[in-house]
Amino acid sequence: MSNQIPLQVEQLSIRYHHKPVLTDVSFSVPAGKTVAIIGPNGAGKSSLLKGIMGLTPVIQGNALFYGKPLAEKRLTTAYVPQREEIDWDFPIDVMDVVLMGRHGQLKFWQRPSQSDREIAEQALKDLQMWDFRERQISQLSGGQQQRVFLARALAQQASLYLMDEPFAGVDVATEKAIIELFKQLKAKGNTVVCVHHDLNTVSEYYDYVVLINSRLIAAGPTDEVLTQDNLNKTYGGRLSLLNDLTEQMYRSRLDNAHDSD
Ligand SMILES: Nc1ncnc2c1ncn2[C@@H]1O[C@H](COP(=O)(O)OP(=O)(O)OP(=O)(O)O)[C@@H](O)[C@H]1O
Repeated sequence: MSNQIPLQVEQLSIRYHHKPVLTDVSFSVPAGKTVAIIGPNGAGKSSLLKGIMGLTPVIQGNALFYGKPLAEKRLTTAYVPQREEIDWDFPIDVMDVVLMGRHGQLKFWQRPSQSDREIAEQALKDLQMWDFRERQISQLSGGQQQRVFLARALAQQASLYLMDEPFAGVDVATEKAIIELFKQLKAKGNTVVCVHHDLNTVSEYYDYVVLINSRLIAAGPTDEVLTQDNLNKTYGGRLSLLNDLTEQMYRSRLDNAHDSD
């Protein structure tokens, strides 16, 4: 029987120039869920995703994708980097960016087929970016750029999606589009793992959380793991801000509960 765990991280450690950034991090995430990786600035969240994707060297440990190394699961694993890491001046239009999501499925001599184009078209429509398909990516707003890269990941038709801060700096419409995308992916049994910054929205958007601060603090279902004690351990000295945030968070959770009564 094939392994049903989409992502299993085992004793992963990363160092930059001899400085430890992540030490001995192990956790696994369940299938068909949204998962937030949270922690303070510099905690190693982006490095964790990059280490998992083989984009930065790891000094120890590894990641398994449905029980297999990345090399065997690259086609079904989509990665959306932080927006700042992309060269937005690169001369390419929106449709061609999204078609890049299909390239993993093609042999090097093949051009995208009609079916690849239809998949890209649907991904652009799902993210309300179809009307922009001929626009150069340099001529898009930040939220539109984010949607294009999400459409590219969607066109890949992966089963595991790793996204580095997809909500960073986006407008309300894009935030809603991303939430819809999460629902759509989950409905198909796919798993979404995101670095996330806004503590206020964690419990609303994610089923599962991984708390990181150079080491793993906790991982598990949001209701069980997102406790004041774990947040204190994760964010250390930034408690006054944190208390405000957690208070807001619990208030919003209560409001949501009342709304659904
Ligand atoms: N390529 C690199 N070379 C050297 N140091 C790096 C590199 N990338 C990240 N770092 C350092 O590693 C640490 C962790 O960075 P990382 O970006 O993984 O943290 P993060 O939790 O994603 O932070 P943020 O919330 O600010 O995005 C930081 O101290 C950062 O300065």
